[in-house]
Amino acid sequence: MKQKLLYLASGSPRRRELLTQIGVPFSAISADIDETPLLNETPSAYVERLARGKAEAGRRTVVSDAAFCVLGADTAVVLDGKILGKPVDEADACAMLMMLSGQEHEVLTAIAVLDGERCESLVVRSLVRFRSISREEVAAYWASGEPHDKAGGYGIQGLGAVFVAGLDGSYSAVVGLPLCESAELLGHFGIPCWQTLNAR
Ligand SMILES: Cc1cn([C@H]2C[C@H](O)[C@@H](COP(=O)(O)OP(=O)(O)OP(=O)(O)O)O2)c(=O)[nH]c1=O
Repeated sequence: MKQKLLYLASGSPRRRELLTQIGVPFSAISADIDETPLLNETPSAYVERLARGKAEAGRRTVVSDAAFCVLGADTAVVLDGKILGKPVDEADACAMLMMLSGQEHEVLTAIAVLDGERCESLVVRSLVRFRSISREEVAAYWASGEPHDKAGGYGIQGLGAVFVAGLDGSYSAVVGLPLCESAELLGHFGIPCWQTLNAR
């Protein structure tokens, strides 16, 4: 049987790398949506709505006669129930990182997979503990360019790792795509990662 095509609705280079890591063939498509939280929306409902919205936005751009699925994802850093998005400027990044300093925060990553008939989604919650960070370190970190496009203003997969004293949860989810859960959800849609591994 011919395998369904998979589209990753994401502009994130991290998500592309992570999906490549588990050997699933896919094409990346854009998924630009409005990321403004709704009034009284919980962080978990927010990331799940965005992941589904990205998958749906992606699907609208696909022109194909073959069967296909679309995968969308969204990651938010949450401290004391407050969503920290991507920093808009240096002051914003510094404020976020100083808030995270010496604290434990949540990283919520939602994934959504849809085909022509249904959409399935889930949220993965991880806890990340930061050591205390000085203002000088935050300034130097901003100057590295790494915080700019990342939720919470840091990347655990990059220089930001030096702030991470502990992680309880899914490393790949913090980077942007929970691989264990993504493989499972894709399997529900007839896209088995194991088949690719067996063929190696
Ligand atoms: C916390 C954390 C986030 N991030 C990144 C993952 C996401 O790319 C980004 C969160 O923003 P998102 O809005 O989830 O994703 P995005 O805008 O980068 O990509 P797209 O919507 O097109 O899929 O932060 C890291 O790379 N490392 C980390 O440690």
